[in-house]
Amino acid sequence: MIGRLNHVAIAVPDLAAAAAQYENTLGAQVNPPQDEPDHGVTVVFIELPNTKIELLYPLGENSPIQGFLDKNPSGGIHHMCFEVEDILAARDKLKAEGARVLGTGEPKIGAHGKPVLFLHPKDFNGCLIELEQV
Ligand SMILES: CC[C@H](C(=O)O)C(=O)SCCNC(=O)CCNC(=O)[C@H](O)C(C)(C)COP(=O)(O)OP(=O)(O)OC[C@H]1O[C@@H](n2cnc3c(N)ncnc32)[C@H](O)[C@@H]1OP(=O)(O)O
Ligand SMILES: [Co+2]
Repeated sequence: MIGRLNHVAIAVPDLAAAAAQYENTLGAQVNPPQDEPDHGVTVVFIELPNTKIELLYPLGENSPIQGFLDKNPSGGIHHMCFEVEDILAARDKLKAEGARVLGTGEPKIGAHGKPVLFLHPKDFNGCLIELEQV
């Protein structure tokens, strides 16, 4: 069911500093920040040859990553995103097997303009998983 690793997301306390570090210190191709108000984050995507890094910074009062940053003030790996061909079929299979799908259970449009869903970290060995339909 899950396919390619689309991105690994890192929540950061300083988005500009983290982006500059990937661009200047690590020599990566860094895209400009994009606000995602529907998700409560500002993101910066870093293109790698085999996947992407998604830098995350809270946007607005109710960001879902604020709690994570409060607990991890230096930042940390926040989630992994896997690609799926049919996000509704994936969701229904996962729910049937007892996994918790976060939010309303209906996909939202993510940063790449594709439907995304999130699975509770406690059901996947402490790893927050995002699914993106490609
Ligand atoms: C523009 C979209 C973009 C894209 O790629 O397209 C994105 O990726 S948007 C990314 C931001 N959106 C989300 O993360 C949505 C899904 N996340 C959530 O709903 C919450 O973050 C949630 C429910 C995972 C955690 O919320 P919160 O931290 O407020 O709840 P708790 O403090 O009760 O945490 C419960 C429990 O889980 C542990 N936790 C929290 N976040 C993570 C994490 N990222 N990875 C692993 N574990 C996590 C937290 O420590 C608590 O554990 P406990 O042992 O009970 O302390
Ligand atoms: Co993501």
